[in-house]
Amino acid sequence: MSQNSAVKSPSLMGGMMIVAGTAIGAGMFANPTATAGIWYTGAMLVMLYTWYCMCVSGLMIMEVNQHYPAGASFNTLVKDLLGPAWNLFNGFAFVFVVYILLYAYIFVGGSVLQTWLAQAGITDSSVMASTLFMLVFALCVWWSTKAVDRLSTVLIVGMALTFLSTVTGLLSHLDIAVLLNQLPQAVGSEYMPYVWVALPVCLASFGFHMNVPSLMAYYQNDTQKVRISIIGGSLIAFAIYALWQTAVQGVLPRHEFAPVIAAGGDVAVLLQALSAYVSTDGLNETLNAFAFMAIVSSFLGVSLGLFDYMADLFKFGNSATGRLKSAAVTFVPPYIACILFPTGFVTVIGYVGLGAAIWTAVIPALLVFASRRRFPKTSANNSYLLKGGSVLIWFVLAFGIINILAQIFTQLGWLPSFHG
Ligand SMILES: N[C@@H](Cc1ccccc1)C(=O)O
Repeated sequence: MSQNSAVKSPSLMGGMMIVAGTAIGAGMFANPTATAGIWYTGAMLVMLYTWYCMCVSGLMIMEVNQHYPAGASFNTLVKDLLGPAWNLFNGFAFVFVVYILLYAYIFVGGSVLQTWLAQAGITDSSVMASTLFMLVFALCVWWSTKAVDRLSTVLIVGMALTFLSTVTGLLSHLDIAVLLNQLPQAVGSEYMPYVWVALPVCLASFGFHMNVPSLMAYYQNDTQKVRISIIGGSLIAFAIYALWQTAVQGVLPRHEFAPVIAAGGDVAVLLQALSAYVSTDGLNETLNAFAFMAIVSSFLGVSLGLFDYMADLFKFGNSATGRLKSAAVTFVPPYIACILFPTGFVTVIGYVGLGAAIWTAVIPALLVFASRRRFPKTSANNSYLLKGGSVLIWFVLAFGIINILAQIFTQLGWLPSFHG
């Protein structure tokens, strides 16, 4: 048995790709706009802080997970260690985040698709484009996990190619004065007050935590492999965001973000603003293609998670009709919300940050407190112990609470927001 699983043990690359693939998505397109206020240096510091806390909280979930049989879900851990009330709260926060993400993906995917459909002279309707986007990719999820798997592989290859060509293209237009905000318009700029708006959006972009229990199942509770997947995968995301941030904020001056912010951070508007600064048409096309593939790959990954969650919650079964019911509860609510309330993208990602802060930071910290009490150091299956003691746990807990408050206070209008 052990020999068999050793032979079949999935590669480390696979685990890192799962983490990076989930993390890299809509959040990435919201980051440059959400960090326009603090601008480049501030953005890099916020990203570093967020990456660190999110990576550590992923490791916390893993530390807790090792005390349970491989395959134990997030639900199992929360219910067993924190009780049914926390479990309900956690489930609610999870569904909330995934619904809002799907809403954002349909919104952004639809708007990129709309550009193409309009160019092809087919239609200019945003409702048609969003509907088409939702139907095609929801069909893949309904069809089978295998279909999603195949399509995801194609998308990752496509994303790598288009990302490299776009970023190198954009970086060739890089202007250090723009990057450091030293243009004449920037005189007297303030940065610090805008840090709060940036935090939850950045948190959302580093979310991957529903993957940790799946990775523990995948690697049969091998904490060393899961640890490398979490650290490596989140570092890949960090590297890609840093490049993207440099490419966007090094080309599009800070004051030029005004129309993008006014449009709620709409990705199509951001791409349009960028295209005014880069002369080649081809670049604009590859950028659109990259954005589209990144959105589709996250749409597939995230909706598969919710699809399985709903199937399990409502006991829908795996027949074609059972899957149709699961698909309906997964896709119809965010789709309808998207058609009825097509609002600001960055605000929506801020709400993802708010909900995700609960189960990617606060709950992992509480779980690890509880699990260290329940499973003392001497127990046999305690192979992994995150260093840093309670100080680190409090640090991550504070990170989660700061993010939650930042989003609530921003929405209440108590914190300054940058308008360009
Ligand atoms: N990081 C994902 C969103 C996400 C948030 C929270 C958990 C999982 C995924 C994105 O940017 O699209």
